[in-house]
Amino acid sequence: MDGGGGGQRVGRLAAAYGQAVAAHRDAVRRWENARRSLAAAGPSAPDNAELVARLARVGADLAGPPPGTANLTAAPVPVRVGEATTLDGSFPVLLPLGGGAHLAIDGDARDPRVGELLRAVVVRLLAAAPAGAVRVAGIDPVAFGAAFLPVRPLLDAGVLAPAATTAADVAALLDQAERHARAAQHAGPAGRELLLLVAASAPPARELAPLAALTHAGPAAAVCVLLAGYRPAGPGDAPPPLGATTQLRLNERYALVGDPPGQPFSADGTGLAAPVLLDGDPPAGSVAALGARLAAATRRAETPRFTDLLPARRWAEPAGAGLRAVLGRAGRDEVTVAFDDATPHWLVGGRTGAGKTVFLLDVLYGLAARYSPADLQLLLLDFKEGVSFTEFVPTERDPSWLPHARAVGIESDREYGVAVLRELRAELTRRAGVLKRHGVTKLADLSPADRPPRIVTLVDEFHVLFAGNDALARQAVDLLEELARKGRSYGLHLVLASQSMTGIEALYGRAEAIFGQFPLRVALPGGGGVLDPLNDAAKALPIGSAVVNTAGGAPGANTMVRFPDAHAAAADLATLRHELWAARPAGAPPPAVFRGYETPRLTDDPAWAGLRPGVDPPLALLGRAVDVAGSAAGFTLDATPGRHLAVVGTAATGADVVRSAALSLARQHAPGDARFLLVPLATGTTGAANDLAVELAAAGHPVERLAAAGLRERIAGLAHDIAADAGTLPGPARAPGRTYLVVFGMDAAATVLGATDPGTFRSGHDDLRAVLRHGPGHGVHLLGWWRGLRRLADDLGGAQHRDDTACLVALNVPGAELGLHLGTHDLSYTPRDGRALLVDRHDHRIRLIVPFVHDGPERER
Ligand SMILES: Nc1ncnc2c1ncn2[C@@H]1O[C@H](COP(=O)(O)OP(=O)(O)OP(=O)(O)O)[C@@H](O)[C@H]1O
Repeated sequence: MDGGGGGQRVGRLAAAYGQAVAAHRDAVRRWENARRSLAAAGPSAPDNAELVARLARVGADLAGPPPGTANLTAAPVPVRVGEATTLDGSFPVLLPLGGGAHLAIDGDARDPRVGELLRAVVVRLLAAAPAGAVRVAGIDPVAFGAAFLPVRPLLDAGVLAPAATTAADVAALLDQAERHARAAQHAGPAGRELLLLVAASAPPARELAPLAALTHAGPAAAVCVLLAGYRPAGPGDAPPPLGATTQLRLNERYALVGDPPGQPFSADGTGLAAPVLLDGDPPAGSVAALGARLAAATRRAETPRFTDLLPARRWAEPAGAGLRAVLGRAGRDEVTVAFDDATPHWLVGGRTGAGKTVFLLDVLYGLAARYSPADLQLLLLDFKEGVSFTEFVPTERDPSWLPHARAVGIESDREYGVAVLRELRAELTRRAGVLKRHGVTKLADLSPADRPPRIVTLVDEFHVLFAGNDALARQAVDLLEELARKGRSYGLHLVLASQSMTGIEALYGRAEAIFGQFPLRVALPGGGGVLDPLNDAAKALPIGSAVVNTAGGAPGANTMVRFPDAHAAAADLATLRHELWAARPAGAPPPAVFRGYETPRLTDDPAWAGLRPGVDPPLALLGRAVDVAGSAAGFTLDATPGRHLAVVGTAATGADVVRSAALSLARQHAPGDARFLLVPLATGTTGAANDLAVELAAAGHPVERLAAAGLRERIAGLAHDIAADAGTLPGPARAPGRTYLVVFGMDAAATVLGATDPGTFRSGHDDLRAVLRHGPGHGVHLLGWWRGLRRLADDLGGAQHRDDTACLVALNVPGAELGLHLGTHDLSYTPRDGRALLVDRHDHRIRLIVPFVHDGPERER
């Protein structure tokens, strides 16, 4: 509504601000002129009183310059240090500081006047410059930093570093200052930040020389030194001389001010001929207000944005020696980490809600923007419930995907995790062959044309892999150890993230072997477990920050990083993803996706579409394998004795599995080539059998419905036909084509099958066993669902006949019971909804599958 009025107000404010700046400049000029006149006239000149009055007047104008305007690296600015007292009155004393000009005091901060003056000058310099243009570092070996306690708000604001108090601290700080000076000399004037080095007491003699050297470095070094405790003519060795420095000497009450560099008070080098009463501490309220203003600015300046992580050009960086990613900022500096020889694998810790997903998204998008899919591929594995990686895969709402993503597991099963690790190990073996052929030992040594992409495998909540403490967990540990050890040379990198490291440490005593290969540690809030127990740097971390450590978590190698909130930048992420997707290589497939919560349907599966009549032996499709490709899984029903399907377990999915088998087999026969005998015995399966009958008939196959008694008879008939077909019994040969006996609840026929025929003395079980053994050779297969393993074993006639139904689908059967039935001692199977174990007793393959579910009318209740 009042946008125009607001605009005018801003305009007026800007004009007033401009006037204030100009007035201040003018006041500085007038003060300078008056000071020069005073210097020229000498202390006893007759018009001193007038000059002093002028200085006082102009000095008063200078008391309140518009804050935040001074450029302290371009030229010195006048900074008030106290008041000169003359017989004719007093006037403020301003000394040039910044812009290559410095200050030294002979006393140190044990004299309260020195501490107060230093603090006053620090506050004035900070207030004069724009926020973020000055950084202060304190040195105080004598009083252990006590001189800086009254300006604590500046420390909290992040503009004042904790004081260096030991010789080592001081040496490190001066190293840092030298680097700062060198960098500033190379940087343009616009980008320079002033480093204000404040020594509240003189550093040890060895450290004094580099500090003194900084005073000779000129304005381009962007350093200003305030050095207390400096006695140019004291006893003992003369200290190193200072350059461009105003010197103050203290007596009982006053300070004597030497000539400022380039702007002397005196003609003879004796300095200001009037004693100066130094200024005291700035009011605590002003310090607090300044701290608050600077803190807000620091936060703004140090909060990285998502776009800061991205390179200027997409897919332009070479991946030969490794991959780099910008994580965020430490202070104002960008923090870059790598997947390379030094840090091949990363370990990331952070409690739930600590920003782990955000951090990982930052890293993944940063890498994907920097490297092309020819140089980088991603395997993303998430064990928790949630949507962490869903944005990388196509959905109905957004068909884009991240072209680097090869496989994405969402709410993954442990078996899927192990399948991914196995796939990686196969890749490792393949790459070993490639390197050998080229006569090199590292991926980095291959020429770009021969170099396969680096693969980053990210496992979120990886501790789930080891949760069972079972055979699967042991496989996971073995695979991880091998990949962690050898991956470095082959361009295979791991990022393991977890909310908790407790329980993982043991890892069958192999934790050291595995995690020793993870030099890069990232501790988010609550994730200190990834650091050394003696390293408590991650304590009390705020959200949005992390401790990054490249020395396996050892104390002293920490960098505190702030990273951007990828959730808050969802639009930027989506734009980038679409941009990368649009640039994907022609024909690049979307990632293979495993969604743990999904219930696949037979008729949606690509394998279903590929089924044609005439396939021999036909394949019974039952579900989707829990593997990286998500391929369809089932059994071929060939002529080998025992090629029958036994589905076991009380779960209602049993009916779906039998149905999938029947429908997929039917699709591989021309009409009239196969007949189906449907026997719904379990309660609630009549509807399923009816539906199936309708679908089979619609496909042109003869279908017959039977009850228990009919089943008994038909099994006897089939046994007889098979025998006749084989020539062991008289009678006509069996009709050509296949017969599928489809039984829903085979266990319900136990009583009928158990009865013996008074004429032939054969029981239904005898006939069943004959059919199981000889049926496949004569085109007869049983597709049966038993609700219990014991019933199946009884029907087969004991453990020695287990192979008579070679194709087993275990639903909710306890792992131990199943292990016994199969004679396998280390079977790791935990029955759960929507999963089944596929066991082929002929080729000894055991696979976890997600069974296809019925996509037809509602199941009968
Ligand atoms: N850099 C950041 N700056 C500001 N807020 C952040 C930052 N990183 C994360 N957050 C916020 O913290 C919250 C939790 O983040 P995130 O979903 O990444 O946590 P998580 O550790 O993955 O949690 P969980 O494991 O429970 O899924 C989010 O609301 C997110 O916006």
